[in-house]
Amino acid sequence: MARINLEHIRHAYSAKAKAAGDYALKEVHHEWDDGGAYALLGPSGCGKTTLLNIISGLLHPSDGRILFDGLDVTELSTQHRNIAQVFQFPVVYDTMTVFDNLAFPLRNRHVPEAEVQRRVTEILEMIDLGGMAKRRAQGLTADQKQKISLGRGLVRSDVNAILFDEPLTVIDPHMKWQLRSQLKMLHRQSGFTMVYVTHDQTEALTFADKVVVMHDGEIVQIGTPAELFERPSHTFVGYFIGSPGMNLMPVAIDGSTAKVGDQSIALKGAPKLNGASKLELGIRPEFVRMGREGMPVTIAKIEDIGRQKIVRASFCGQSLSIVLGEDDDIPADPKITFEPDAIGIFADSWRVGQEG
Ligand SMILES: Nc1ncnc2c1ncn2[C@@H]1O[C@H](COP(=O)(O)OP(=O)(O)OP(=O)(O)O)[C@@H](O)[C@H]1O
Repeated sequence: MARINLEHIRHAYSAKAKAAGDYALKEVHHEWDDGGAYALLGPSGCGKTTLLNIISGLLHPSDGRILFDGLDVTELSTQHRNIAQVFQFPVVYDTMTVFDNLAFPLRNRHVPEAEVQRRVTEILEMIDLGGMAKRRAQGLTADQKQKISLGRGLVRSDVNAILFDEPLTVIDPHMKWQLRSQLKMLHRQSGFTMVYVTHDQTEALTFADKVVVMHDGEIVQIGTPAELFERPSHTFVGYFIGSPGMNLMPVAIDGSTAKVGDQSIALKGAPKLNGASKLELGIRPEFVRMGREGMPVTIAKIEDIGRQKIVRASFCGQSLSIVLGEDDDIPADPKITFEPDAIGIFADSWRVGQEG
């Protein structure tokens, strides 16, 4: 297991890159804890695989260094970085038994056979394939084969990190939740440093202690699921995390008052705007209160999603989503207020502080 330091890493696929926009990965400078479970989350093309490949050594960054436990591994090949990788599609030796598939990386490293038996048996139990140890991998379902790949990733006890690249893509939807929680448990039991790439927020939020949200080649926030929900640092995090995402609306700021259309909303303090050209107010649908007092809204649609209702409304000409409990009352002349602590002000897409 290792602590991972990404020191001023940047990557461009073209040697001629100059401007920030030429870089598939803009500057990344972070320390990831030994034993942490990190998810790289973001939409297609945001740079997740580029960053993962730099960590694994499949890609040499255009700039910067990568350190495992303080040791510079930038010039080392994947093999010499001592990491395990699980890819999107299962990599399984069909002619070998399930047991031998898992034993392969250990035997390859001349681990004593007694230790191989102990370790493989333990992992097979963890991934629920104990009963299939002697079966040949050929003919197994895609789910079972991917479990073998996961098991092979987890079987070595000496790896610096385990890297997962969208490992649940081929897994049947009903099995996904089961494997997701199993992986989380495996992380707790093993204490490995794990980096998990996904574009699925449920996968990221279930698996990770820390979610690394990427947008347009940049890490926009690293935080716990609660931090991303409660205090998104960037409008992209507000919009991407949560369902529905954060409401964002153009705002004018006058001291510690926010003005949306003809409505004035008191803030906790005066935001520091730093000469930004674009100002937005963000409020999550869960923190919009509805009642008979407050600012007027026009309701367009009410969606019943079981224990909650999503109200789609119009507020000062902006569309606004509101999440209510299934039994919450919707008055004939509905008014709204925003939970003061949950209001975020974003200047050129980044959250700014509100001085109290
Ligand atoms: N080998 C390559 N040559 C040139 N450009 C590339 C190459 N690989 C990726 N890119 C570009 O770099 C950017 C980041 O791609 P990357 O694959 O890292 O994103 P991603 O978030 O992993 O997306 P996905 O989920 O689709 O894999 C994209 O604009 C992509 O087109």
